[in-house]
Amino acid sequence: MGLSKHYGTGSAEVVALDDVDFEVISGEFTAIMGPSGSGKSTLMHLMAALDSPTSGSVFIGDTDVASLKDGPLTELRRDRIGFIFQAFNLVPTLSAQENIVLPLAIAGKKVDQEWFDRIVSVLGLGNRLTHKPSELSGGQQQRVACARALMNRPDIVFGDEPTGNLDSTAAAEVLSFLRRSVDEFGQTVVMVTHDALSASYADRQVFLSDGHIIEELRNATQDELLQTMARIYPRHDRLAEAEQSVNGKEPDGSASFVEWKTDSLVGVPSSPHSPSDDVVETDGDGTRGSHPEHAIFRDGSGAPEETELEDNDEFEQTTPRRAILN
Ligand SMILES: Nc1ncnc2c1ncn2[C@@H]1O[C@H](COP(=O)(O)OP(=O)(O)OP(=O)(O)O)[C@@H](O)[C@H]1O
Repeated sequence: MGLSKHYGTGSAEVVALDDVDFEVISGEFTAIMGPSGSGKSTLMHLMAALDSPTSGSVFIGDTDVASLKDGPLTELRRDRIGFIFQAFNLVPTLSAQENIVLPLAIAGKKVDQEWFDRIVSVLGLGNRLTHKPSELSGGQQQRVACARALMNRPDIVFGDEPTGNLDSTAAAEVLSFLRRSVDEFGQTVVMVTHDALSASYADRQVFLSDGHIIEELRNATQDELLQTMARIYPRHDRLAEAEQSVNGKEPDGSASFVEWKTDSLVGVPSSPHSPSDDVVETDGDGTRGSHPEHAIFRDGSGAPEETELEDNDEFEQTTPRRAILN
């Protein structure tokens, strides 16, 4: 049974998603791509149990989201799903540390100090913990949001354009962390993005158009993604070229489609070392998938370029795995 979402009725009806079957594979980093209005946010909101479908089912693990009443649904969102938003969404009056442990505090759960220390260390936040969000850079704020999303060890982390408000260096740090959380902690990440470079960090890239999944790639480089986008979204590509021409800019290879709007979310598995089975299914048939093996360089390439974050002796910032081969 496919997943559909309609907004409005009659002549005002909009079909945001049309009979989509989509399965997130546990322990993978999935990027959802598509032009503005293609249904990315709708799909993510349905998968994250933030909205309900017009038809079809959403399963998180074995749980049919539609079967849950308000209380258990709130618990599911709190305990099994992590979010990273484009606008960080930190509580301004709380310190970085208080923001990171907030989901646990709300749930009345004890902080796993070892896990907290590990995440903080990996994210290079050790000497920023007492700072309020206003005293942090955008990149640092988003790293706090990443730590907050991971503290609960949720089944899945959804990222809604998590790098949309960041410069390229801070964006690379966040994307490298998401990559590492998948490779090292076995976590599951789903990220909405319009940006080919960001999507090249993912294992799998899924393309939406007019409420349908129209293409899917695995381990695509930035160039492969840009070529695919130009092929499957020719109208948007022409618009991008026209805008570059008006602005007098040459394509620099880092471009996404310039007219695309950026928005998004992110998620993580229940155990950092033993990801659960496929965490989200939208076809409602209860099918569960495989656990792919993860290595940082499955293509056998050499080590990535690395830089260290400030105050961080552990975090590795990697370039996209395949992009560096080009
Ligand atoms: N609450 C709503 N009411 C009516 N129509 C909506 C609503 N939310 C989304 N839509 C419509 O559904 C379609 C898909 O929207 P959606 O936000 O999922 O696209 P998107 O790919 O995430 O776009 P963007 O990149 O601009 O955020 C669009 O045509 C949009 O106008």
